[in-house]
Amino acid sequence: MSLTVYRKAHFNAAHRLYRKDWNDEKNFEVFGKCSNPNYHGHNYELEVGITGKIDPTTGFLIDMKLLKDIIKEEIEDTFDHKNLNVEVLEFKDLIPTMENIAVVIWNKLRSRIEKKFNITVKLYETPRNFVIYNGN
Ligand SMILES: Nc1nc2c(c(=O)[nH]1)N=C([C@H](O)[C@H](O)COP(=O)(O)OP(=O)(O)OP(=O)(O)O)CN2
Ligand SMILES: [Zn+2]
Repeated sequence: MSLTVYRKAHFNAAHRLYRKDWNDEKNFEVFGKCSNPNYHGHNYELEVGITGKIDPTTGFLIDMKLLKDIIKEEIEDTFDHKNLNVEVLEFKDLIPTMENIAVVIWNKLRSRIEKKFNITVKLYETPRNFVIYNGN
């Protein structure tokens, strides 16, 4: 019997969608207002799903306190109130779209969560724009 537990988190971050090898006009053409050279921010809402089996000894699939701590250490402490382009190493040469952010988040969580669990990352960049990534 397989189940999925979820933990919600959020972070505020600034970013700019642009390519360094394009000028401002070309970046505006492709990325629109999100290419603003002075950056802009979003209130990101994150949902992390962990899929696995219930441990009969504890009744836990995973200890939610452990999951909370991993999300705080790996995601919130790294992204919250940061400029993603400037302050987060992973986006030095990677455009911080919600798709790329979701993949970076998934990889960070994967490095901390036991391999017997599957991980799903659902990331809202705005109340109406979101992405789901499960490593496939
Ligand atoms: N495929 C992607 N497209 C876009 C991304 C992205 O990450 N992946 N990002 C952006 C912007 O950064 C932002 O998410 C969109 O901002 P905005 O247009 O303001 O979005 P809203 O949902 O608030 O727009 P409404 O007009 O209020 O619905 C753009 N594209
Ligand atoms: Zn944006």
